[in-house]
Amino acid sequence: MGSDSDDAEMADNGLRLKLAPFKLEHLQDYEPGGHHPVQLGDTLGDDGRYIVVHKLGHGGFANVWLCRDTRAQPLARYVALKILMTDVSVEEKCSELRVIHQLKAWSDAESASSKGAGYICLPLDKFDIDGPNGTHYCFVYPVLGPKVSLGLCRGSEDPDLVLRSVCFKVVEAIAFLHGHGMCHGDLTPINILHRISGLDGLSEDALLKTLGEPRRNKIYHRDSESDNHDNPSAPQYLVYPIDWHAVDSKYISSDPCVIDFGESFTASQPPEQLGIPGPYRSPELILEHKAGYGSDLWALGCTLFEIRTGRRLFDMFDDEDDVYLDAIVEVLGKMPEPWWSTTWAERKRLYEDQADESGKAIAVGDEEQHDVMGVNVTVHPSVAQVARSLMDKLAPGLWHLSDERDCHREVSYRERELFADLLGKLLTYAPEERISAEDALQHDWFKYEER
Ligand SMILES: Nc1ncnc2c1ncn2[C@@H]1O[C@H](COP(=O)(O)OP(=O)(O)OP(=O)(O)O)[C@@H](O)[C@H]1O
Repeated sequence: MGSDSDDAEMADNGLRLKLAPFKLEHLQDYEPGGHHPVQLGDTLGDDGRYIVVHKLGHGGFANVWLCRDTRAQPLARYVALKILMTDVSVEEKCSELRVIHQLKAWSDAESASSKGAGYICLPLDKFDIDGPNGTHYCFVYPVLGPKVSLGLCRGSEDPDLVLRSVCFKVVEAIAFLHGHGMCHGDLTPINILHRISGLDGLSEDALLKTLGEPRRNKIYHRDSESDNHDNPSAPQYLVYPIDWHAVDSKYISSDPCVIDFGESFTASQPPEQLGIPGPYRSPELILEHKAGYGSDLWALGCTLFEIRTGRRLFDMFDDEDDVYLDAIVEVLGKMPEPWWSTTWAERKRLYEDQADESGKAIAVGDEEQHDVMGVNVTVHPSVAQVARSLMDKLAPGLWHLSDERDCHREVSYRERELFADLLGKLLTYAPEERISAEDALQHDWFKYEER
Protein backbone atom coordinates (compact mmCIF):
# COMPACT_ATOMS: atom_id res chain seq x y z
CA MET A 1 0.00 0.00 0.00
CA GLY A 2 1.39 3.48 -0.85
CA SER A 3 2.18 6.29 1.57
CA ASP A 4 0.06 9.44 1.61
CA SER A 5 2.38 11.13 -0.84
CA ASP A 6 1.85 8.25 -3.29
CA ASP A 7 -1.89 8.59 -3.12
CA ALA A 8 -2.90 10.16 -6.35
CA GLU A 9 -6.59 10.48 -5.74
CA MET A 10 -8.97 10.30 -2.82
CA ALA A 11 -12.62 9.75 -3.53
CA ASP A 12 -15.43 10.58 -1.10
CA ASN A 13 -16.03 6.88 -0.56
CA GLY A 14 -12.58 6.55 1.03
CA LEU A 15 -11.10 4.73 -1.94
CA ARG A 16 -7.70 5.66 -3.30
CA LEU A 17 -5.64 4.85 -6.36
CA LYS A 18 -2.06 3.64 -6.02
CA LEU A 19 -0.86 5.46 -9.15
CA ALA A 20 -1.69 8.78 -10.79
CA PRO A 21 -5.25 8.94 -12.20
CA PHE A 22 -4.34 10.13 -15.74
CA LYS A 23 -6.15 8.52 -18.70
CA LEU A 24 -8.62 6.85 -16.34
CA GLU A 25 -12.27 7.34 -15.44
CA HIS A 26 -12.97 9.10 -12.12
CA LEU A 27 -12.76 6.76 -9.17
CA GLN A 28 -15.58 8.63 -7.44
CA ASP A 29 -17.92 7.69 -10.31
CA TYR A 30 -17.97 4.15 -8.91
CA GLU A 31 -21.00 4.63 -6.70
CA PRO A 32 -24.75 3.98 -7.00
CA GLY A 33 -25.89 5.78 -10.17
CA GLY A 34 -22.37 5.65 -11.65
CA HIS A 35 -20.18 3.12 -13.45
CA HIS A 36 -20.57 -0.63 -13.32
CA PRO A 37 -17.48 -2.16 -11.64
CA VAL A 38 -15.73 -4.33 -14.22
CA GLN A 39 -12.60 -6.43 -13.90
CA LEU A 40 -10.58 -8.21 -16.56
CA GLY A 41 -11.98 -11.70 -17.17
CA ASP A 42 -15.53 -10.76 -16.08
CA THR A 43 -18.33 -12.25 -18.16
CA LEU A 44 -21.20 -10.01 -19.22
CA GLY A 45 -24.44 -10.42 -21.19
CA ASP A 46 -26.77 -13.41 -21.60
CA ASP A 47 -25.13 -16.60 -20.32
CA GLY A 48 -21.86 -14.70 -19.85
CA ARG A 49 -21.55 -14.25 -23.60
CA TYR A 50 -18.87 -11.52 -23.49
CA ILE A 51 -15.53 -11.93 -21.68
CA VAL A 52 -13.68 -8.72 -20.77
CA VAL A 53 -10.17 -8.74 -22.25
CA HIS A 54 -8.96 -5.13 -22.22
CA LYS A 55 -10.13 -1.54 -21.89
CA LEU A 56 -10.78 0.66 -24.95
CA GLY A 57 -11.54 3.98 -23.32
CA HIS A 58 -13.87 6.06 -21.20
CA GLY A 59 -16.02 9.14 -21.70
CA GLY A 60 -18.04 11.35 -19.41
CA PHE A 61 -20.82 8.77 -19.10
CA ALA A 62 -19.45 5.38 -20.00
CA ASN A 63 -16.54 2.97 -20.04
CA VAL A 64 -15.80 0.97 -23.16
CA TRP A 65 -14.36 -2.55 -22.83
CA LEU A 66 -12.79 -4.86 -25.38
CA CYS A 67 -14.50 -8.25 -25.05
CA ARG A 68 -14.42 -11.63 -26.74
CA ASP A 69 -17.78 -12.87 -27.98
CA THR A 70 -17.88 -16.50 -26.84
CA ARG A 71 -20.69 -17.32 -29.26
CA ALA A 72 -18.30 -16.86 -32.17
CA GLN A 73 -16.76 -20.31 -32.72
CA PRO A 74 -14.30 -21.65 -33.68
CA LEU A 75 -12.59 -18.36 -34.58
CA ALA A 76 -12.45 -15.63 -31.95
CA ARG A 77 -14.42 -12.46 -32.53
CA TYR A 78 -13.97 -9.26 -30.55
CA VAL A 79 -16.47 -6.51 -29.74
CA ALA A 80 -16.56 -3.20 -27.88
CA LEU A 81 -18.95 -3.04 -24.91
CA LYS A 82 -19.98 0.49 -23.99
CA ILE A 83 -21.42 0.37 -20.46
CA LEU A 84 -23.28 3.53 -19.50
CA MET A 85 -23.54 4.91 -15.99
CA THR A 86 -26.82 4.04 -14.30
CA ASP A 87 -27.95 7.67 -14.07
CA VAL A 88 -28.00 7.97 -17.88
CA SER A 89 -29.38 4.46 -18.48
CA VAL A 90 -32.96 5.68 -18.71
CA GLU A 91 -34.84 6.11 -21.95
CA GLU A 92 -35.57 9.83 -21.59
CA LYS A 93 -31.91 10.68 -20.91
CA CYS A 94 -30.31 8.38 -23.44
CA SER A 95 -30.21 9.87 -26.95
CA GLU A 96 -27.84 7.09 -27.97
CA LEU A 97 -30.58 4.50 -27.39
CA ARG A 98 -33.07 6.28 -29.65
CA VAL A 99 -30.59 7.31 -32.29
CA ILE A 100 -28.60 4.15 -32.92
CA HIS A 101 -31.66 1.99 -33.62
CA GLN A 102 -32.87 4.58 -36.07
CA LEU A 103 -29.45 4.71 -37.71
CA LYS A 104 -29.30 0.94 -37.96
CA ALA A 105 -32.71 0.80 -39.63
CA TRP A 106 -31.73 3.46 -42.19
CA SER A 107 -28.40 1.82 -42.82
CA ASP A 108 -29.95 -1.67 -43.32
CA ALA A 109 -32.50 -0.19 -45.72
CA GLU A 110 -29.94 1.48 -47.97
CA SER A 111 -26.56 -0.05 -47.28
CA ALA A 112 -25.71 -0.40 -50.95
CA SER A 113 -26.69 3.12 -51.91
CA SER A 114 -25.20 5.12 -49.07
CA LYS A 115 -21.48 5.02 -48.44
CA GLY A 116 -21.81 7.40 -45.49
CA ALA A 117 -23.50 4.69 -43.39
CA GLY A 118 -20.27 2.70 -43.58
CA TYR A 119 -18.46 5.44 -41.67
CA ILE A 120 -20.86 5.43 -38.75
CA CYS A 121 -20.46 3.10 -35.78
CA LEU A 122 -23.65 1.04 -35.70
CA PRO A 123 -24.61 -1.22 -32.79
CA LEU A 124 -24.48 -5.02 -32.95
CA ASP A 125 -26.54 -5.65 -29.83
CA LYS A 126 -27.84 -4.04 -26.64
CA PHE A 127 -28.55 -5.49 -23.22
CA ASP A 128 -28.87 -4.35 -19.61
CA ILE A 129 -26.52 -5.13 -16.74
CA ASP A 130 -27.76 -5.19 -13.14
CA GLY A 131 -25.01 -4.50 -10.65
CA PRO A 132 -24.24 -2.91 -7.27
CA ASN A 133 -24.59 0.58 -8.75
CA GLY A 134 -27.91 -0.04 -10.52
CA THR A 135 -29.02 -1.01 -14.02
CA HIS A 136 -26.75 -0.05 -16.90
CA TYR A 137 -27.41 0.09 -20.62
CA CYS A 138 -24.74 -1.81 -22.46
CA PHE A 139 -24.25 -1.27 -26.20
CA VAL A 140 -22.26 -3.75 -28.23
CA TYR A 141 -20.27 -2.11 -31.06
CA PRO A 142 -17.57 -3.23 -33.47
CA VAL A 143 -14.08 -2.71 -32.08
CA LEU A 144 -12.49 0.42 -33.51
CA GLY A 145 -8.96 1.76 -33.26
CA PRO A 146 -7.29 5.06 -32.40
CA LYS A 147 -8.57 8.59 -32.76
CA VAL A 148 -8.69 9.77 -36.36
CA SER A 149 -5.45 10.50 -38.20
CA LEU A 150 -3.22 9.28 -35.36
CA GLY A 151 -0.17 7.76 -37.00
CA LEU A 152 -1.28 8.49 -40.57
CA CYS A 153 1.38 11.15 -40.93
CA ARG A 154 4.13 8.53 -40.95
CA GLY A 155 2.27 5.28 -41.46
CA SER A 156 1.19 5.71 -45.09
CA GLU A 157 2.92 6.23 -48.42
CA ASP A 158 1.00 9.36 -49.35
CA PRO A 159 -0.30 10.87 -46.09
CA ASP A 160 -1.70 13.95 -47.85
CA LEU A 161 -3.91 11.90 -50.13
CA VAL A 162 -4.96 9.61 -47.27
CA LEU A 163 -5.84 12.52 -44.98
CA ARG A 164 -7.96 14.18 -47.67
CA SER A 165 -9.70 10.87 -48.26
CA VAL A 166 -10.37 10.45 -44.51
CA CYS A 167 -11.89 13.94 -44.52
CA PHE A 168 -14.10 13.01 -47.50
CA LYS A 169 -15.42 9.95 -45.68
CA VAL A 170 -16.18 11.97 -42.56
CA VAL A 171 -18.18 14.41 -44.70
CA GLU A 172 -19.99 11.42 -46.25
CA ALA A 173 -20.93 10.22 -42.76
CA ILE A 174 -22.33 13.64 -41.84
CA ALA A 175 -24.16 13.88 -45.18
CA PHE A 176 -25.78 10.52 -44.36
CA LEU A 177 -26.92 11.77 -40.93
CA HIS A 178 -28.15 15.11 -42.22
CA GLY A 179 -29.87 13.40 -45.15
CA HIS A 180 -32.02 11.65 -42.55
CA GLY A 181 -32.76 14.79 -40.59
CA MET A 182 -30.34 13.93 -37.80
CA CYS A 183 -27.53 15.99 -36.25
CA HIS A 184 -24.55 14.39 -34.52
CA GLY A 185 -24.29 17.14 -31.91
CA ASP A 186 -20.76 16.28 -30.71
CA LEU A 187 -18.64 16.06 -33.84
CA THR A 188 -14.98 16.34 -32.87
CA PRO A 189 -11.88 14.30 -33.82
CA ILE A 190 -12.19 12.51 -30.45
CA ASN A 191 -15.43 11.00 -31.72
CA ILE A 192 -13.97 9.73 -34.97
CA LEU A 193 -11.96 6.52 -34.71
CA HIS A 194 -10.19 4.40 -37.31
CA ARG A 195 -11.58 1.04 -38.26
CA ILE A 196 -9.29 -1.88 -37.56
CA SER A 197 -8.79 -5.24 -39.19
CA GLY A 198 -6.98 -8.49 -38.48
CA LEU A 199 -7.82 -8.87 -34.78
CA ASP A 200 -10.72 -11.29 -35.18
CA GLY A 201 -9.38 -14.83 -35.36
CA LEU A 202 -6.49 -14.12 -32.97
CA SER A 203 -6.44 -16.05 -29.68
CA GLU A 204 -6.73 -13.89 -26.55
CA ASP A 205 -3.00 -14.34 -25.92
CA ALA A 206 -2.12 -13.30 -29.44
CA LEU A 207 -4.50 -10.36 -29.18
CA LEU A 208 -2.81 -9.12 -26.02
CA LYS A 209 0.63 -9.52 -27.60
CA THR A 210 -0.63 -7.32 -30.42
CA LEU A 211 -2.37 -4.68 -28.29
CA GLY A 212 -0.20 -4.83 -25.19
CA GLU A 213 -1.11 -6.38 -21.81
CA PRO A 214 -3.62 -4.30 -19.82
CA ARG A 215 -1.97 -2.19 -17.12
CA ARG A 216 -3.80 -1.82 -13.79
CA ASN A 217 -3.99 0.90 -11.18
CA LYS A 218 -4.82 -0.66 -7.82
CA ILE A 219 -7.62 0.70 -5.64
CA TYR A 220 -7.49 0.42 -1.87
CA HIS A 221 -9.29 1.87 1.14
CA ARG A 222 -7.46 4.62 3.00
CA ASP A 223 -8.37 3.17 6.42
CA SER A 224 -7.51 -0.42 5.71
CA GLU A 225 -4.27 -2.34 6.04
CA SER A 226 -5.42 -4.79 3.39
CA ASP A 227 -4.45 -4.47 -0.25
CA ASN A 228 -8.05 -5.13 -1.26
CA HIS A 229 -11.08 -3.04 -0.39
CA ASP A 230 -14.57 -4.34 0.33
CA ASN A 231 -16.67 -1.62 -1.33
CA PRO A 232 -18.91 -3.52 -3.82
CA SER A 233 -19.47 -0.36 -5.89
CA ALA A 234 -15.87 -0.24 -7.14
CA PRO A 235 -13.58 -2.74 -8.86
CA GLN A 236 -10.24 -3.70 -7.24
CA TYR A 237 -8.32 -1.76 -9.91
CA LEU A 238 -8.84 0.60 -12.84
CA VAL A 239 -7.48 -0.42 -16.23
CA TYR A 240 -5.49 1.87 -18.55
CA PRO A 241 -6.83 1.87 -22.12
CA ILE A 242 -4.97 0.40 -25.08
CA ASP A 243 -2.08 2.58 -26.22
CA TRP A 244 -2.66 2.66 -29.97
CA HIS A 245 0.68 4.41 -30.55
CA ALA A 246 2.32 1.11 -29.66
CA VAL A 247 0.16 -1.08 -31.96
CA ASP A 248 1.46 -2.13 -35.39
CA SER A 249 -0.16 0.14 -37.99
CA LYS A 250 -0.98 -2.88 -40.21
CA TYR A 251 -4.03 -3.47 -37.98
CA ILE A 252 -5.31 0.08 -38.41
CA SER A 253 -7.34 0.90 -41.50
CA SER A 254 -7.47 4.41 -42.88
CA ASP A 255 -11.30 4.29 -42.89
CA PRO A 256 -12.80 6.57 -40.24
CA CYS A 257 -15.87 5.73 -38.18
CA VAL A 258 -17.99 8.27 -36.31
CA ILE A 259 -18.93 7.27 -32.75
CA ASP A 260 -20.81 8.63 -29.74
CA PHE A 261 -24.40 9.57 -30.50
CA GLY A 262 -25.01 10.67 -26.92
CA GLU A 263 -25.66 14.30 -27.98
CA SER A 264 -27.48 13.50 -31.24
CA PHE A 265 -30.89 14.94 -32.05
CA THR A 266 -33.36 15.32 -34.89
CA ALA A 267 -33.00 18.70 -36.57
CA SER A 268 -36.71 19.43 -36.04
CA GLN A 269 -36.31 19.10 -32.26
CA PRO A 270 -33.01 20.76 -31.33
CA PRO A 271 -31.94 20.77 -27.68
CA GLU A 272 -31.37 24.05 -25.85
CA GLN A 273 -27.74 23.25 -25.16
CA LEU A 274 -25.13 20.83 -26.42
CA GLY A 275 -22.24 19.19 -24.59
CA ILE A 276 -19.80 19.67 -27.49
CA PRO A 277 -16.38 20.97 -26.32
CA GLY A 278 -15.43 24.65 -26.67
CA PRO A 279 -13.12 24.54 -29.70
CA TYR A 280 -15.93 23.09 -31.86
CA ARG A 281 -18.82 25.28 -30.70
CA SER A 282 -20.31 27.49 -33.39
CA PRO A 283 -20.98 31.19 -32.67
CA GLU A 284 -24.76 30.72 -32.76
CA LEU A 285 -24.45 27.88 -30.26
CA ILE A 286 -22.40 30.09 -27.94
CA LEU A 287 -24.41 33.27 -28.41
CA GLU A 288 -27.97 32.02 -29.00
CA HIS A 289 -27.93 28.40 -27.80
CA LYS A 290 -29.00 27.42 -31.30
CA ALA A 291 -28.14 23.85 -32.32
CA GLY A 292 -28.87 22.30 -35.71
CA TYR A 293 -27.30 21.30 -39.02
CA GLY A 294 -25.37 24.58 -38.87
CA SER A 295 -23.63 23.78 -35.57
CA ASP A 296 -22.70 20.33 -36.94
CA LEU A 297 -21.27 21.94 -40.10
CA TRP A 298 -19.21 24.38 -38.06
CA ALA A 299 -17.85 21.49 -35.97
CA LEU A 300 -17.19 19.63 -39.24
CA GLY A 301 -15.07 22.55 -40.50
CA CYS A 302 -13.01 22.58 -37.28
CA THR A 303 -12.69 18.79 -37.42
CA LEU A 304 -11.54 18.68 -41.07
CA PHE A 305 -8.92 21.34 -40.31
CA GLU A 306 -7.63 19.22 -37.44
CA ILE A 307 -7.56 15.97 -39.40
CA ARG A 308 -5.67 17.55 -42.31
CA THR A 309 -3.21 19.64 -40.29
CA GLY A 310 -2.88 17.73 -37.00
CA ARG A 311 -3.56 21.05 -35.24
CA ARG A 312 -6.65 22.55 -33.63
CA LEU A 313 -8.18 25.45 -35.51
CA PHE A 314 -9.24 27.34 -32.38
CA ASP A 315 -6.89 26.06 -29.70
CA MET A 316 -7.20 28.24 -26.63
CA PHE A 317 -5.60 27.99 -23.25
CA ASP A 318 -8.71 29.23 -21.42
CA ASP A 319 -11.85 27.21 -22.03
CA GLU A 320 -14.22 30.20 -22.05
CA ASP A 321 -16.83 31.30 -24.58
CA ASP A 322 -15.41 34.83 -24.92
CA VAL A 323 -11.94 33.47 -25.56
CA TYR A 324 -13.25 31.25 -28.37
CA LEU A 325 -15.31 34.06 -29.90
CA ASP A 326 -12.22 36.27 -29.81
CA ALA A 327 -10.18 33.56 -31.57
CA ILE A 328 -12.90 33.11 -34.20
CA VAL A 329 -13.17 36.84 -34.92
CA GLU A 330 -9.42 37.19 -35.19
CA VAL A 331 -9.41 34.69 -38.06
CA LEU A 332 -12.83 35.14 -39.69
CA GLY A 333 -13.38 38.86 -39.17
CA LYS A 334 -16.24 40.96 -37.86
CA MET A 335 -19.42 39.07 -36.98
CA PRO A 336 -22.80 40.01 -38.41
CA GLU A 337 -25.40 41.95 -36.45
CA PRO A 338 -26.94 41.71 -33.91
CA TRP A 339 -24.11 39.55 -32.57
CA TRP A 340 -21.47 42.26 -33.05
CA SER A 341 -23.24 45.18 -31.43
CA THR A 342 -25.64 43.51 -29.03
CA THR A 343 -25.46 39.78 -28.41
CA TRP A 344 -21.74 39.41 -27.70
CA ALA A 345 -21.49 41.57 -24.59
CA GLU A 346 -17.71 41.32 -24.26
CA ARG A 347 -17.05 42.46 -27.84
CA LYS A 348 -16.76 46.19 -27.08
CA ARG A 349 -13.93 45.54 -24.66
CA LEU A 350 -11.99 43.60 -27.30
CA TYR A 351 -12.77 45.11 -30.70
CA GLU A 352 -13.57 48.48 -32.28
CA ASP A 353 -17.11 48.92 -33.67
CA GLN A 354 -15.89 49.23 -37.24
CA ALA A 355 -13.86 46.65 -39.10
CA ASP A 356 -11.11 47.61 -41.56
CA GLU A 357 -11.83 47.85 -45.29
CA SER A 358 -11.32 44.07 -45.76
CA GLY A 359 -13.74 43.14 -42.96
CA LYS A 360 -11.02 42.28 -40.44
CA ALA A 361 -11.87 43.21 -36.87
CA ILE A 362 -9.66 45.87 -35.26
CA ALA A 363 -8.59 44.98 -31.74
CA VAL A 364 -8.92 47.69 -29.11
CA GLY A 365 -5.41 48.88 -28.23
CA ASP A 366 -4.06 46.72 -31.03
CA GLU A 367 -0.87 48.66 -31.62
CA GLU A 368 0.04 48.97 -27.97
CA GLN A 369 -0.34 45.20 -27.52
CA HIS A 370 1.96 44.54 -30.45
CA ASP A 371 4.52 46.95 -29.00
CA VAL A 372 4.41 45.15 -25.68
CA MET A 373 4.83 41.74 -27.29
CA GLY A 374 7.83 42.91 -29.27
CA VAL A 375 9.11 41.08 -32.29
CA ASN A 376 11.45 38.51 -30.81
CA VAL A 377 8.94 36.08 -29.31
CA THR A 378 9.95 32.50 -30.18
CA VAL A 379 7.06 30.12 -30.80
CA HIS A 380 6.95 26.57 -32.11
CA PRO A 381 6.76 26.52 -35.93
CA SER A 382 3.43 24.67 -35.79
CA VAL A 383 1.81 27.82 -34.36
CA ALA A 384 0.26 30.14 -36.93
CA GLN A 385 1.27 33.46 -35.39
CA VAL A 386 -1.11 36.39 -35.65
CA ALA A 387 -3.29 34.43 -38.07
CA ARG A 388 -5.92 36.75 -39.59
CA SER A 389 -7.36 34.34 -42.16
CA LEU A 390 -7.84 30.64 -42.81
CA MET A 391 -4.92 30.79 -45.24
CA ASP A 392 -2.73 32.09 -42.41
CA LYS A 393 -3.97 29.29 -40.16
CA LEU A 394 -3.08 26.70 -42.79
CA ALA A 395 0.38 28.15 -43.48
CA PRO A 396 2.38 25.97 -41.01
CA GLY A 397 1.12 22.86 -42.84
CA LEU A 398 0.73 19.48 -41.18
CA TRP A 399 2.15 18.98 -37.69
CA HIS A 400 1.56 15.93 -35.55
CA LEU A 401 3.01 16.72 -32.16
CA SER A 402 1.37 13.87 -30.27
CA ASP A 403 3.42 11.23 -32.10
CA GLU A 404 6.61 10.10 -30.40
CA ARG A 405 8.59 12.23 -32.81
CA ASP A 406 7.19 15.45 -34.24
CA CYS A 407 5.97 14.88 -37.75
CA HIS A 408 5.83 17.79 -40.16
CA ARG A 409 4.79 18.11 -43.80
CA GLU A 410 4.29 21.19 -45.93
CA VAL A 411 0.88 21.67 -47.55
CA SER A 412 1.16 23.19 -51.03
CA TYR A 413 -0.09 26.73 -51.62
CA ARG A 414 -2.68 25.51 -54.16
CA GLU A 415 -4.06 22.93 -51.76
CA ARG A 416 -4.22 25.49 -48.98
CA GLU A 417 -6.21 27.82 -51.23
CA LEU A 418 -8.73 25.12 -52.06
CA PHE A 419 -9.00 23.91 -48.48
CA ALA A 420 -9.39 27.44 -47.12
CA ASP A 421 -12.24 27.94 -49.59
CA LEU A 422 -14.06 24.84 -48.34
CA LEU A 423 -13.42 25.72 -44.69
CA GLY A 424 -14.67 29.26 -45.30
CA LYS A 425 -17.93 27.83 -46.63
CA LEU A 426 -18.36 25.58 -43.58
CA LEU A 427 -17.38 28.36 -41.17
CA THR A 428 -19.64 31.05 -42.57
CA TYR A 429 -21.12 33.06 -39.71
CA ALA A 430 -24.78 32.69 -40.76
CA PRO A 431 -25.60 29.00 -40.06
CA GLU A 432 -28.17 28.79 -42.86
CA GLU A 433 -25.56 29.95 -45.39
CA ARG A 434 -23.03 27.23 -44.56
CA ILE A 435 -22.41 24.72 -47.31
CA SER A 436 -24.30 21.46 -46.71
CA ALA A 437 -22.35 18.25 -46.16
CA GLU A 438 -23.82 16.85 -49.38
CA ASP A 439 -22.63 19.86 -51.40
CA ALA A 440 -19.26 19.89 -49.65
CA LEU A 441 -18.60 16.44 -51.14
CA GLN A 442 -18.47 18.09 -54.57
CA HIS A 443 -15.85 20.63 -53.51
CA ASP A 444 -12.67 20.87 -55.59
CA TRP A 445 -10.45 20.29 -52.55
CA PHE A 446 -11.50 16.64 -52.62
CA LYS A 447 -10.46 16.41 -56.29
CA TYR A 448 -7.09 18.04 -55.70
CA GLU A 449 -4.08 16.04 -56.84
CA GLU A 450 -0.46 16.91 -56.21
CA ARG A 451 1.37 17.43 -59.52
N1 LIG B 1 -16.41 1.00 -30.71
C1 LIG B 1 -15.30 1.43 -30.10
N2 LIG B 1 -14.12 0.83 -30.32
C2 LIG B 1 -12.99 1.25 -29.69
N3 LIG B 1 -12.94 2.24 -28.81
C3 LIG B 1 -14.09 2.88 -28.53
C4 LIG B 1 -15.32 2.52 -29.17
N4 LIG B 1 -16.28 3.35 -28.71
C5 LIG B 1 -15.69 4.18 -27.84
N5 LIG B 1 -14.37 3.91 -27.73
C6 LIG B 1 -13.38 4.60 -26.87
O1 LIG B 1 -14.03 4.94 -25.65
C7 LIG B 1 -14.06 6.37 -25.47
C8 LIG B 1 -15.39 6.77 -24.84
O2 LIG B 1 -16.45 6.44 -25.71
P1 LIG B 1 -17.67 7.42 -25.95
O3 LIG B 1 -17.16 8.73 -26.49
O4 LIG B 1 -18.66 6.71 -26.81
O5 LIG B 1 -18.19 7.59 -24.44
P2 LIG B 1 -19.11 8.74 -23.80
O6 LIG B 1 -19.15 8.54 -22.33
O7 LIG B 1 -20.42 8.76 -24.53
O8 LIG B 1 -18.24 10.02 -24.15
P3 LIG B 1 -18.61 11.58 -24.00
O9 LIG B 1 -18.12 12.00 -22.66
O10 LIG B 1 -17.79 12.19 -25.14
O11 LIG B 1 -20.08 11.70 -24.22
C9 LIG B 1 -13.82 6.94 -26.87
O12 LIG B 1 -13.20 8.21 -26.82
C10 LIG B 1 -12.90 5.90 -27.48
O13 LIG B 1 -11.57 6.12 -27.05
